[in-house]
Order: sequence, then C-alpha cells, then structure tokens
Amino acid sequence: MHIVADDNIPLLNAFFSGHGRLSVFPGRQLKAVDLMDADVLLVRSVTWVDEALLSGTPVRFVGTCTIGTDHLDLAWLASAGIQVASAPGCNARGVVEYVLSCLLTLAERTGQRWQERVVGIVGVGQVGSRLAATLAALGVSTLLCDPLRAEAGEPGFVGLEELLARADVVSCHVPLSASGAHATRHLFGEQRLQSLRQGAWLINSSRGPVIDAGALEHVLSQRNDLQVALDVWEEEPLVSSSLAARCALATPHVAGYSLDGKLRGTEQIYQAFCDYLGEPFQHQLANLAPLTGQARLELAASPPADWALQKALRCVYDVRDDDARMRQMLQQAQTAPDSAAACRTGFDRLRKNYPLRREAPLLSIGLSSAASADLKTWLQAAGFSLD
Ligand SMILES: NC(=O)c1ccc[n+]([C@@H]2O[C@H](COP(=O)([O-])OP(=O)(O)OC[C@H]3O[C@@H](n4cnc5c(N)ncnc54)[C@H](O)[C@@H]3O)[C@@H](O)[C@H]2O)c1
Ligand SMILES: O=C(O)[C@H](O)[C@H](O)COP(=O)(O)O
Repeated sequence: MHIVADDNIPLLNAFFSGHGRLSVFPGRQLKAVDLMDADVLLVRSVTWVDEALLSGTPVRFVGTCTIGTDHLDLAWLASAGIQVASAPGCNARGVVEYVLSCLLTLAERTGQRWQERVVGIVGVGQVGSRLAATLAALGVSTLLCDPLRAEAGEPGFVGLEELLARADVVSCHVPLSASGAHATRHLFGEQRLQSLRQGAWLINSSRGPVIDAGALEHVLSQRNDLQVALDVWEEEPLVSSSLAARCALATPHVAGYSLDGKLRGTEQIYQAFCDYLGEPFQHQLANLAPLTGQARLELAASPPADWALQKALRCVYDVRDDDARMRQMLQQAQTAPDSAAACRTGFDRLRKNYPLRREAPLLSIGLSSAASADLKTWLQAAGFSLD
C-alpha cells in the first residue's frame, strides 16, 4: 500500500509505516501527480481535497488529522466512493486554552475582570461545549448560540442577535459552511459587527471567512472600543497587515496547536484507517507520545485564587508569545520585495516551527493544604493535575 501524507503530521511513521510505503509532501504543494499510485491520502487543513486532486488516482481513503473539514469536497468524495475520516475534538482543549489566554490578556490590558464578563459562544460543538463547561466551572456566565442544536429540540440556546445584544465577549466556534440555512461564511458582516456591545471582545478561532474581513476592518476603523482577537484569517496564509494592526491579538491559526492535539489527530485517523481495513489497532498514543514538555508549578501556601489560576494558565499557553511572533513576521514581510509572498511563507513557517506546547493536564501543580477550595475547584475546572 502507498500512503501519501502531509509532512506536518506527527508520529506518521510510528502509526502508519507498518501498513506500507510512506511518502510525505508539504501539504499546500500536494498535486494529483504525487498521487498517481497512492491508495491512501493523509492531510491536515491546508490541502484542498477534491475531484481535481483525486480523480484518476487510486486513492480510496482520505484522512484529515484535523477537526475542520472545509478543505474536503465531501459531496464529491462521497459520490466517488472514497472513504473519509476526520478527527473530531482532537485539538479542542488547545482551543479552549487559547480562548482562556485571550480572556486573561484582554482583561489585563483593559483593566477589567474577565470572570465578570458574559461570554457568548457561537457554535457549541466539540470546542464550544468544552469552553462553555470550563467557563461555567470557573463561575463565568455564558450565552450559547447553536441553531442546529436548538432546532433539534435541545434547550438552553439563544439566537445570534440576542447573543450579540447581551454578550460582553463573543467567541466563535462554528464550522465554515458556504450554503444551507445556517451557512457560516460571513456570518459576521458589517451589521452584526456593528451590533457588538460597547467595549465588546470578539474572538475568532474557527475559520477566517466566518468574519467578513473587509467589514471588520471598516468597523474597527470607526470603533476603537472593541477588542478583537483573530487566530484565523479570511485569506490565510495571506494576512491583511492593516487588519492585524487593528486587532488586539493576531496569531497564525495556532489556537489548537498543542502537541497533544496534533498527536490525538494522528491517532484518531490511524484508528479510522484500521477500522476501514477491518484490522485491530496495533498502536496506542499512550505508548508513543513523547515525554517532553511536562512541567510542574509549585504554588505558595495560600495564593490569591485569581493570581494562581492566571499563573497556571500562562504556564501552559500564553497567546502574547504567538501574537509577538506573528507581528514580527508581518513587519518583516512588509519590507520584503514581494510582501504578500513573504507573508504567506512567514505564516506557514510560524506554524511549521511551532514551539513545543503541552496541554493543562501535563502541568502538575503543587498546592499546600492551605490553598482555598475555590482555587482547587478552578484549577481542576481548567484541567490541571493537582497534588
Ligand atoms: N484555530 C484552530 O486552531 C482550530 C482548531 C480546531 C477547530 N477549529 C475550527 O473550529 C470549528 C469548530 O470546531 P468544533 O470541533 O467545535 O466543531 P463541531 O462540528 O464539533 O461544532 C460546531 C458547532 O457549530 C454549530 N453550528 C453550525 N452552524 C452554525 C451557525 N450558523 N451558528 C451557530 N452554530 C452553528 C454546529 O451545530 C456544531 O454544534 C471547526 O470546524 C474548525 O474549523 C479551529
Ligand atoms: O481544524 C483544525 O483541527 C484546526 O484548524 C487545525 O489546528 C489546523 O491545523 P493545520 O491542519 O492547518 O495544521
């Protein structure tokens, strides 16, 4: 069997080499000619998988080691009888940690308490529901908008216009869809962006085209009360430097880029592949995951709960670091002879050379018996291991 894969997929050899020959390519550069004798294609989110790429190739199984599937032409793949698998929820925890880091940072910069802001979550699936549960456990009020779940009869959801009218923070976790009653392309256009509350924070870590970038830039040119954190960009890997300059936080599509999230993505696709072949799993992530990046944080006898939670969250992920690297890249791209090309390359380089980032359960926290019950509850809600 010949397996062709994106070279950004970790543990590829460990999981797949027993199944045949492996060839790797940079995901954005993969072409039909590379697949002429391939049986299996393994991608991440940057390879557009459609008829143009696959027709005329022997590929029968496509796996994307990502949550999002908007880069796959699912209708054509189904009509061609090609088996497709994605990795639901694989990096959801990383995204939650990104959102928490945005909240801490924006609170610090605006002098507000993030715990007292009402957080509106748009799209309450794998990521949105984990975020909602974490915030609720931290005592934060949330508003949830998911018309598909509401239409299925589930209680507890509000409409988008009501959410925009009531939420101090809007965090977006919808899939990108271009058609249908609840299409999300340009879900946030000029009118909805203008309807954000005075002083609102808007966080988008879903897909760039969910927000109309032109409209956002226009709204931000008129309203300096808003704080916007963008992890995803309408034309990425090309980023509008003028829009980034108006954003409070700008990162290169790395919200879910924990090593753990990427590894789970590979494992989930390996398992789907074994199921497709009708074979048992030979490998388990628990036996293969690298033992790097674990850390320990010792907290003083009875630290203030707010301070300790912030310290622990920042030990696992600090969005300010990604923001700084992105702004440096954009600044350098501006001075390059072809700044658009330099931006595209720089954006992908930041993602390819992403620093080691482990998730909250990999940080163990030493707490004394004098630590408050609130602090223990909060740290556990955020996923930390306590002892
Ligand atoms: N930036 C990153 O690193 C990163 C990481 C993971 C996922 N993502 C993106 O986030 C998206 C969401 O991830 P997920 O795992 O929660 O997906 P999911 O499919 O589990 O959940 C999406 C939810 O959005 C809801 N939804 C669909 N259309 C909607 C609309 N118009 N309004 C409100 N809700 C709507 C769905 O009903 C569903 O419950 C992914 O599709 C992916 O594009 C980005
Ligand atoms: O959909 C996802 O899972 C995320 O957007 C994922 O982090 C994208 O990472 P990439 O495939 O671009 O490496």
